[in-house]
Amino acid sequence: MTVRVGLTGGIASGKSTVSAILAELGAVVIDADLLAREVVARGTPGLDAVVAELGRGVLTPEGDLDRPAVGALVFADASARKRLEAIIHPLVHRRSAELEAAAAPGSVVVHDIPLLAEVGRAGQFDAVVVVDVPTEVQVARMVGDRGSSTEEAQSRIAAQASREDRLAIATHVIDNTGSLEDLRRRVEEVYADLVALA
Ligand SMILES: CC(C)(COP(=O)(O)OP(=O)(O)OC[C@H]1O[C@@H](n2cnc3c(N)ncnc32)[C@H](O)[C@@H]1O)[C@@H](O)C(=O)NCCC(=O)NCCS
Ligand SMILES: Nc1ncnc2c1ncn2[C@@H]1O[C@H](COP(=O)(O)OP(=O)(O)OP(=O)(O)O)[C@@H](O)[C@H]1O
Repeated sequence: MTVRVGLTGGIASGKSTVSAILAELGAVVIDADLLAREVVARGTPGLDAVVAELGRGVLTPEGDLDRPAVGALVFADASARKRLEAIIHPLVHRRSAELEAAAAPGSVVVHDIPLLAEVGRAGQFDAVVVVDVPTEVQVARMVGDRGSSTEEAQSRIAAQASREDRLAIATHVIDNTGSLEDLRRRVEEVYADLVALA
């Protein structure tokens, strides 16, 4: 049986780092952020729909989605964010279902979904893994590792579910306040549990 796992966590909590370790251990990882880029790549119907909704101002001169400009717009305006999500989320959902259907039987399929708590889909998974850090650590990693401003970091965090809301859907919690070595050890433990669900 395929084991279906939802993986979530706040921005810069360490989801991609956890996904990379899980992939090394043998999981099939489906990354919603990556799919959310693919479905609005240049020339796609998804990008046409975003332009129809938010205007041509969301395009770079080359015709790509201007991600920094759209980020500045939607993390300051919840209604624009909902309209963007209403276009992108169904396209991501469809594509992730196709990728899951292509996974070998018996695989541990991990869906890395930043907004899993927000969209209320936790019940569809056999296990939900939440990568957990306090807000101060999220801000420090966004500012220190990615060059975001504190304001940008806080506006994205404010657009997401609370730490408590995410912990409420978890079957497995990965505390990522320690070192990368600590993280790897904990991910190995969790992966052993997930494999045992097969
Ligand atoms: C606004 C956009 C263009 C900004 O692009 P940018 O390259 O700066 O960020 P990226 O896509 O790499 O996302 C980084 C992180 O931002 C956070 N984030 C992204 N979208 C959202 C959202 N709608 N609400 C809350 N947080 C979000 C997530 O933690 C995500 O991991 C982009 O995030 C987007 O298209 N968002 C809407 C689609 C969406 O909801 N994606 C989330 C997963 S499906
Ligand atoms: N235990 C750790 N110690 C120090 N730095 C870490 C640790 N875990 C992750 N990081 C760093 O924190 C940053 C955020 O991690 P990562 O990209 O995995 O988070 P994410 O949850 O996938 O982010 P996003 O929500 O933007 O997709 C990265 O620069 C990563 O290298």
